[in-house]
Amino acid sequence: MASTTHPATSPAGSTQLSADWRDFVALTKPRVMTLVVFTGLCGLLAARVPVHPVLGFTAILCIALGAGAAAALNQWYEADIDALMKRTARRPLPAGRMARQDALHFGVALGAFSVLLMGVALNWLAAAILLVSILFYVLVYTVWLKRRTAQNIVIGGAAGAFPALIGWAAATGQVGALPLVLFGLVFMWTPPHFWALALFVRPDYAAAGVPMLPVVAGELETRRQILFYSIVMAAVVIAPALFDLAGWLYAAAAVALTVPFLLLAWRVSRSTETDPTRMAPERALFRYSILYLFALFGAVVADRLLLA
Ligand code: HEM
Ligand SMILES: CC(C)=CCC/C(C)=C/CC/C(C)=C/COP(=O)(O)OP(=O)(O)O
Repeated sequence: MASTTHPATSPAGSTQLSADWRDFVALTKPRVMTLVVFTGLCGLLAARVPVHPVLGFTAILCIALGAGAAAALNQWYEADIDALMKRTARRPLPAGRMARQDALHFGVALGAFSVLLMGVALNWLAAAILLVSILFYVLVYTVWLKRRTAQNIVIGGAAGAFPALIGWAAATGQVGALPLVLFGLVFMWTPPHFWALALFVRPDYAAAGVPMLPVVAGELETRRQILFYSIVMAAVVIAPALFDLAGWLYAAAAVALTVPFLLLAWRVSRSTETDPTRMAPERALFRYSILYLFALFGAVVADRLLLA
């Protein structure tokens, strides 16, 4: 989150470019990226091949830097709409603490460094998937789809599904069936995760003119779609257990974690609340979606390592 300790405007009211290191950290969206990095780490560990700790650390560092670079380039491109939304207005660019060019240079340099380091230290397959995920988030999601279609996050969400695949590829030099299922899982998880939030921050997106589903298709349709994607996600989640890609530990955790997810999605789908300040089930589903993915990926690794 953007720091608030150094004001964006002078006492006279003129804008100052007073970015410090905290603003560059904020530009990488560190809180969101913790889960991105965790899924990457789980992909690496689930591969169950020996990786030297220094190389393993380097791979995860590259995923973190690549994701951070993508986040910086996302903010470079959309400083205009970030300025119009309460949730994002205090970020370094819309708050006027950083020049747009600095964010662009930072993002490009960090992205290039992460991809090259991944290629040199690990392998070029992992580096190529990292590059694709950065380009997907920046070009496909941010530049192309976000302002054009309510399906923006369904397609663009693929960017956030790549890290498990990158972690696996970094360890093995290949992709495999399990990481492909994990990709599908995060891909299907993204719409309920994001639309739950979009329901209660809808006024923000409406004010900025971003065609998110609740703004364009309405709340009822968004609630229906949340339930639909949650059910498809549940089918993908159970697949590793059905197709012998995971053992009983994963199966038990998947059921125990997914039932509450579906119940929350069901509650959201039944709600008729239109006041964003009173959307408790939507907030609960959003919060739970994050906990859910952490726990589920933890279960994948525990299952693979403990039952090996
Ligand atoms: C296109 C796909 C996605 C969209 C549009 C999206 C959008 C958002 C938004 C708007 C927030 C609010 C937090 C903020 O203002 O910083 C958020 C929070 C969060 N997202 Fe997502 N998200 C997506 C995919 C993902 C993925 C793939 C992950 C990780 C695997 C993820 C992890 C998180 C986490 C951990 C938070 C909570 C951050 C906090 O505590 O402040 N998101 N997401
Ligand atoms: C390795 C790699 C490149 C990973 C990328 C991970 C990725 C795509 C995460 C998506 C999560 C995210 C911050 C979406 C925000 O959407 P937004 O930008 O519309 O949110 P905002 O309104 O907060 O800016």
